[in-house]
Amino acid sequence: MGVFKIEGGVPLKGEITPQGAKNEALQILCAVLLTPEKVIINNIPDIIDINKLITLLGNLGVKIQKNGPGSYTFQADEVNVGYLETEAFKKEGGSLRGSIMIVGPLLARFGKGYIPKPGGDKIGRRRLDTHFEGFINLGAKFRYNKEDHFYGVEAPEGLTGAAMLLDEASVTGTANIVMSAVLAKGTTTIYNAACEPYLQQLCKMMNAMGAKVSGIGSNLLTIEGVESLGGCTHRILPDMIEIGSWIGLAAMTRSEITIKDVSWENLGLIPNVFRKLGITLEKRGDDIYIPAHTDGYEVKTDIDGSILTIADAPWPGFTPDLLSIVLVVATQCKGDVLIHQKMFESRLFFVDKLIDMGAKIILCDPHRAVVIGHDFKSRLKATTMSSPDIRAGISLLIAALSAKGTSTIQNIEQIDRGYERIDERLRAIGAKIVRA
Ligand SMILES: CC(=O)N[C@H]1[C@@H](OP(=O)(O)OP(=O)(O)OC[C@H]2O[C@@H](n3ccc(=O)[nH]c3=O)[C@H](O)[C@@H]2O)O[C@H](CO)[C@@H](O)[C@@H]1O
Ligand SMILES: C=C(OP(=O)(O)O)C(=O)O
Repeated sequence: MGVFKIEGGVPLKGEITPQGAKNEALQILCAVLLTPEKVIINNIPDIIDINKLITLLGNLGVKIQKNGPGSYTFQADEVNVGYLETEAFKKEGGSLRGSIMIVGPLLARFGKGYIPKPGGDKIGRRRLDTHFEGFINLGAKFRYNKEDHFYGVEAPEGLTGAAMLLDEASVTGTANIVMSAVLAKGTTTIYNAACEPYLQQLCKMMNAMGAKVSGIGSNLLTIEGVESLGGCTHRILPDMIEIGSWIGLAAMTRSEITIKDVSWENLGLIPNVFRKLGITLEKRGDDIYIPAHTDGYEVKTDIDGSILTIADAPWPGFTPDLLSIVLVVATQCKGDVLIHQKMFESRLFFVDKLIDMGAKIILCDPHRAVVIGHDFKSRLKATTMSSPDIRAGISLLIAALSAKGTSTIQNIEQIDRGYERIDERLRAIGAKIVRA
């Protein structure tokens, strides 16, 4: 397993361009299974999770052509559905979270979809009930093999549109159900649908392929089923979680950084949450300019003076994927912040490492942590740590870049899962980081 060695405390300077969004790319790549025609996708990030999904599509018989950096053409005209029942698939399909979203398109187009229990971060309970209840509502038969955790849905006669109210606004669950409903007979309505930009992009892409999805961006999607879909060209948005990570990095290392082409209109509450922490962000065209915070950053309390709380919520609420980053940034703010991670049970335990580095954090329970900011009066100390999940990993990396001395981060595969050539890109703005 690889490690990063980081010499912290060096201010960075320059421009950084965000990669394409991991979580959007996972949905979009699964959608290529909906048509036998060619689909061109641009701005695909070169990261472990995405490359694994592309390999899986290839093993399913999808023809794949690389057109250039981040650009691929896919053609699913000779899909080998039999691959789903092989031992190789049981291993491969379970190695990432996003693979669950091949089920909806396969079910819609070929009448069956199988998947082993998917991987992804171990950040608490990650149920799949919403996905399968959705398929059952559309007329699919469900089976689950408890011994090898293998899920299956079948609908040899095809799917029929239905009205449904999701038990929770699951991101991948909504994507999976919409991808199956676009080829169902009749109309489907999905209420309590997730509506992240990832999903908005997926629905726009499917409409470009000939689907009829309306209500995009809201929590009520209406889908009129069509007979078949055609090809299209789609461009993936910049990764809003990576953008948030760069904002956090700039503030903690007191660096002057410009984040290029961020697609401001798709960032939702993200800029505001960082502003509440006292971070200055300037909108320059479609870039974010962050000046060097040489005098630190001071948190804004609520109107009545109570402690600032930053909590996650389904979109358009604040994404849970940025809370670990907000938490690390809060360790150097002037003031106190309560971080409330409502969705996941095991995403805050990494604070132990920050406490070892000298941060003042009280973990109240698995969901809540109070952070008492140092206002740069005391710097974090370098240490050796292991990355437990993708976002804790980048948060520890940010902490190491701001700390005094040389830190080591182990298990960096977790970071590489979602951040493209992170060491190279950091070195380009002056960071002292090596991969060993
Ligand atoms: C590949 C991918 O796209 N992964 C993202 C996706 O995962 P994923 O689609 O797996 O996550 P879900 O949206 O299904 O749910 C995430 C967690 O939040 C809980 N939950 C969800 C909705 C809700 O209204 N209330 C609630 O408590 C669920 O029970 C679960 O524990 O969405 C998560 C939530 O934004 C992100 O952290 C993941 O990065
Ligand atoms: C939790 C995440 O990813 P996954 O759902 O793939 O585990 C994430 O991107 O923060």
